[in-house]
Amino acid sequence: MDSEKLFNTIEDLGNDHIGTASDTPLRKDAFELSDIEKIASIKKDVHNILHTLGLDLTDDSLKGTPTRVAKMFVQELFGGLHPDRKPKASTFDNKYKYKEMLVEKNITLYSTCEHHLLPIVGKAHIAYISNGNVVGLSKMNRIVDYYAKRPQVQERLTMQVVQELQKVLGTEDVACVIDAKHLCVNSRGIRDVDSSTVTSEFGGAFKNPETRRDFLDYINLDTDF
Ligand SMILES: Nc1nc2c(ncn2[C@@H]2O[C@H](COP(=O)(O)OP(=O)(O)OP(=O)(O)O)[C@@H](O)[C@H]2O)c(=O)[nH]1
Ligand SMILES: [Zn+2]
Repeated sequence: MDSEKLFNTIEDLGNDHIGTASDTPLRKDAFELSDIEKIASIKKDVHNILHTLGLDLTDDSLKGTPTRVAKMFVQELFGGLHPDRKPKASTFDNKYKYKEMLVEKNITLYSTCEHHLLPIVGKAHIAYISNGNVVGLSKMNRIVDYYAKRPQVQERLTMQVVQELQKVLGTEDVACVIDAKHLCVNSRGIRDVDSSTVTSEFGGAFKNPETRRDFLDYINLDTDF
């Protein structure tokens, strides 16, 4: 790793927890190229990989692949590296005076393992207890999706989701559990098709065993994907 070139996330990209293990490691010049410039550059790289593997890039089926992959990386799979794509999670008053935990479960998750660039597929489950602010339900799904669209390790993704919601909601009382399959484990290497990885982050009130138990009971974790 070229450590001189690596810096922690700029503030707007991730959250306010600069310099913690939950930051996506980015170079300081990460945003100097436009998306169009990134696509043009990655297109050449993908072309080179396929060419090196011996493929004929003039073949009808392959000729569009470098552009297709480059666009997919910049705009889709790794779109969450760009702070402009961070969802606007506006809050509103908890006028219902609902005081119990709210659980958004079975949030579909597609991410990419940063060690092998292979898919991570799973479910995220989020809970929070309002201290006066409420966030629209779909914003939780969108926050998961935003951080998932980066090269990731599951531990970091779990922490980033919790930290972002803590910031948006103005409370520590947020928890997230992620249960996901890593294709780098399932389809290559050890090739264990059945295993999945569970990670959790319990903030504030969720450090209390009873509150945590309630959350886990609600989501009734059962890997069936
Ligand atoms: N902690 C953590 N590890 C991960 C995650 N995704 C993949 N890994 C692991 O990262 C490791 C990568 O390290 P290496 O041992 O260098 O990779 P490898 O030689 O391809 O290892 P094998 O997968 O065992 O063949 C592997 O063991 C992966 O299973 C993740 O989200 N979190
Ligand atoms: Zn991997």
